[in-house]
Amino acid sequence: MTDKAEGSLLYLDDVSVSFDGFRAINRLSLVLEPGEMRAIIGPNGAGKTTMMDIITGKTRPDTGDVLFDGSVDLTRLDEAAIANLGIGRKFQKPTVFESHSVEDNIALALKSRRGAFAALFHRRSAAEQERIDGLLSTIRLADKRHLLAARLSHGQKQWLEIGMLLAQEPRLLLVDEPAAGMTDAETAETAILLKEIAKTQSVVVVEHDMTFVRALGVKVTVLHEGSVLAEGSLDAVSANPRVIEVYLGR
Ligand SMILES: Nc1ncnc2c1ncn2[C@@H]1O[C@H](COP(=O)(O)OP(=O)(O)OP(=O)(O)O)[C@@H](O)[C@H]1O
Repeated sequence: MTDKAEGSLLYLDDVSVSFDGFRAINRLSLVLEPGEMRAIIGPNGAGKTTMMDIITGKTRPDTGDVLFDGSVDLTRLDEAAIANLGIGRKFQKPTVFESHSVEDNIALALKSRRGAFAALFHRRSAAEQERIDGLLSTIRLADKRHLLAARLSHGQKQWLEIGMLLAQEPRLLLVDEPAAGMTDAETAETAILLKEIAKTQSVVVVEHDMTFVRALGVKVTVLHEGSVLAEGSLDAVSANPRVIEVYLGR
């Protein structure tokens, strides 16, 4: 372990993982500061998903350090323990409870020891209702609260799932291609939404949509063949000849 991780929220150093002899992640190092939002871009097969799998404990690295909060060794924890630490992950495909209302989806996701039945049928305290209302307004679905989740557009389902993750009060949110399949208007709104969220939570967003990444206006990490190819503002990495060659110029 290393002092360099001190003060960071997420610290990956010299991380490698191979599948059947193929190095999907190759000596990857990446540091996320508390309160930071970072965009991860890179060609297909660059290792973006595998990196998220390593952070969330789905995949164990062969070598390297993966530390949360400067000192918690994520390579020793299972997926449930990592989720409990406050690392939430949103996969590309929305997974909401389609046959429940928008509001009940949020209620189900709220931290509660009562279980699903109670979450839906017990009398909500004023504090719980206030929290639900706040989350619905954050995800732009306050006026859709009584609609069945099945009736939402694809983009709205993505927002609902983001709201369900926020209900669990994560410290770090990992978001995989949120803009995929969204309309232009939804994409623009999602960038604003994530920027709002990033005021209170750290966020890592994997995305291919450069208009969306530009709208986020955050530091960008370009992955290629399992390593960091470039890091900096979108303008800086876009002007990098290697990035143009392997990714943006194609
Ligand atoms: N469980 C696995 N077994 C074997 N190979 C794997 C496994 N997971 C990932 N890979 C390989 O590792 C490489 C990196 O894949 P990964 O899905 O992380 O890339 P990515 O950057 O997320 O790509 P995309 O943009 O297409 O989602 C790919 O060549 C992939 O085929």
